[in-house]
Amino acid sequence: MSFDRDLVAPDAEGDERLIEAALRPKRLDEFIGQARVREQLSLVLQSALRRNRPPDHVLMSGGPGLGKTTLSMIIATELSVPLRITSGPALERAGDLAAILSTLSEGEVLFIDEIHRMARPAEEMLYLAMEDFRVDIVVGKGPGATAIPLEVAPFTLVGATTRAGLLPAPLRDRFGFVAHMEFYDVAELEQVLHRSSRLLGLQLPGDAAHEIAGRSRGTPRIANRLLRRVRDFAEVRAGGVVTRDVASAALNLYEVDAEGLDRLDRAVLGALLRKFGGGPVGLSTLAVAVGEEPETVEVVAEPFLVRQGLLARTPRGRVATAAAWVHLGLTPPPDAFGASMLVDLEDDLGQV
Ligand SMILES: Nc1ncnc2c1ncn2[C@@H]1O[C@H](COP(=O)(O)OP(=O)(O)OP(=O)(O)O)[C@@H](O)[C@H]1O
Ligand SMILES: [Mg+2]
Repeated sequence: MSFDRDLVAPDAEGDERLIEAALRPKRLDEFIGQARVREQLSLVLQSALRRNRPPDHVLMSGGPGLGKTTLSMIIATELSVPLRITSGPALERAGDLAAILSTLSEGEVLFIDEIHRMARPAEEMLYLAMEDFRVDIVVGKGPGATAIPLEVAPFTLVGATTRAGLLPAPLRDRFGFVAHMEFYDVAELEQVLHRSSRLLGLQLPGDAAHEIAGRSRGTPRIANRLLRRVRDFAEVRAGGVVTRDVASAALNLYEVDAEGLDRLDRAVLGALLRKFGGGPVGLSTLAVAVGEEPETVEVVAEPFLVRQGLLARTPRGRVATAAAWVHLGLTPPPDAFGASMLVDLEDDLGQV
């Protein structure tokens, strides 16, 4: 048994990247939600514009599909400067980075996606460039090697990472502003959906937007993806008209439930409740029960279930919460894992 995760996976692949580019807000005032980050960033940008200097380096931190790349591109647009795009995995050797840095124009924004995946030598070169706008190019090997200093035009580094914890402290400390991207609430996702529908030339009634937003896992990328599946369904089966019922029927067909859980998520919860009485049960046993690799269960299904308060990872194994029983329409046993216990557990987990 294996599950198709494409619909609610937070990452984008292949053609989706192209579609995303078309749906990306271009200006800060088009960017929906993230009110705090938007205000903070807007101050950083406005003051830089007033001083006529490149702003401090910016780090975007947050889960996949929350708008890090989008916001990074907006920074360059708002500053009316060119944007250079690269990514951590592409910067394997220091020379890869030196080649980019040495050709930056003054004020340019350098965007490094997945910056936590940069190789060590490039990282060290970046420290110096960020701080002193200079790099040392090492020529030759062994005792005869010399470092030739090279000036770099003042630029703004914008880094994006889903794993800020993996960044070495010296790199993290050199960013003047860290934007922490949060999950979006349903009302914000409704706005994202209305905006995307306009761009796709689709009529989306408010209650249909609400229906889709509630199943989107707090993530604009997933909202946009579900919207496209609803559009397909409406075109083929409902004369192109999207209503709340059409949206709901479409998403039921794709097995995305009212809280955004998909088949694997429900299989994991179902096994935990029906086969193991709600746990605790070990990860590998749980994985065997749903016919998946432990890693798939742990990395793909569990984070969202934990976030929704449906499952807890405890030192003794996985445990379903009272909410999980309710979600699957079952009656929780009197001693089901309740919300008050969860708080204690999170403390415990810190020490495991
Ligand atoms: N605040 C927003 N308003 C409107 N649309 C948004 C917003 N944030 C993200 N989106 C849409 O969601 C999609 C994914 O956003 P983006 O590519 O910026 O995410 P990301 O954080 O860079 O993800 P990853 O970590 O996978 O690189 C884009 O198509 C974008 O249009
Ligand atoms: Mg991105």
